[in-house]
Amino acid sequence: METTPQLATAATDAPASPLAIAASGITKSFGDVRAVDAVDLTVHAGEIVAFLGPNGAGKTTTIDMLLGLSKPDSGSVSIFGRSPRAAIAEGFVSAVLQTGGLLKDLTVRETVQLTASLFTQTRPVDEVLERAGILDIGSRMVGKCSGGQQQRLRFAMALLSDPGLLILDEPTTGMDVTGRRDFWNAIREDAARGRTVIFATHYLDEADAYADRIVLMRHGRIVADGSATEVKNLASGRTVRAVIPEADVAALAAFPGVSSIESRGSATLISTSDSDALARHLFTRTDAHDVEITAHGLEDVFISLTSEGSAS
Ligand SMILES: Nc1ncnc2c1ncn2[C@@H]1O[C@H](COP(=O)(O)OP(=O)(O)OP(=O)(O)O)[C@@H](O)[C@H]1O
Repeated sequence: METTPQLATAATDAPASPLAIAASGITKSFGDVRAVDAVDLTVHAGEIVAFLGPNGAGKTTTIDMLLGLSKPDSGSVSIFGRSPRAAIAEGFVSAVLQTGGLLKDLTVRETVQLTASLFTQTRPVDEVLERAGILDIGSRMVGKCSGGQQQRLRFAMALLSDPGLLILDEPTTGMDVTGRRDFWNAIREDAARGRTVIFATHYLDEADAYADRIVLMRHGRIVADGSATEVKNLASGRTVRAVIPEADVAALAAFPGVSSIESRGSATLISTSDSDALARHLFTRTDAHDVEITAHGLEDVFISLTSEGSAS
């Protein structure tokens, strides 16, 4: 077996190479709960994809099926043109899960060496430590590592087979801000070489900052799929914030494009699909000052597409 067939294929032959993930109509139920409902998902080699969604949306169940840890009730999954199990057996896929698997009394380097000894062929230990950003703490005992360093250690172990696809399920839960940033910087730098990365997260800012593409799930279905900008654009309109002395709330509510008005201290927040017209009105017809216009963010989309009142 060659040392790096997976990544080389993914990085250099993207148009001709098979899709990293091709899932078609995958469905999984637990009793009466349909955890994943006819999901179609196509991921090209080299993409970094975030799975977002509230608790119970079906992210982990989907990931388990991609990893071959559970079988869909119906539908099919193919990873680099193979079944998930075959893809894992051949070293095409690695996972970084949230917990487990680390011995506290080994050093960081010993842990990676031990894992490497289980494979017939791997990338060099120093190389994966370096890519995970933990080469400098190779002699530290695992029990003395922070949560973020332990996650980077799991990342290093996952890199040993040089997988074309890396799957991470909520990898930064419980980490502090610096730990999360260091972890994602290591992932992004590594992914720049062409590795495909899929991660589930609850952190909207992580999806926004580190993913090329966001897949938003709700009740087992995909409700949005696109770049962060495309997904954010689903929450159309902007918020105009202004201090408006003696504001005529009824007149503002009737203004074309305005969908809601809210008071916040001395300021008024107005959601509108035509912020230019509203700002012009405020400046020319009222004594409004401190006017700010902001685009809706990922959080607005998340709430509008995943809250209970929204359409499935
Ligand atoms: N082994 C199981 N047995 C019974 N129900 C399950 C099982 N696994 C998942 N479920 C149910 O399937 C649905 C989807 O769960 P899943 O863990 O995939 O969601 P999630 O998006 O990963 O949620 P979270 O963000 O909380 O991790 C939930 O209603 C959950 O209770």
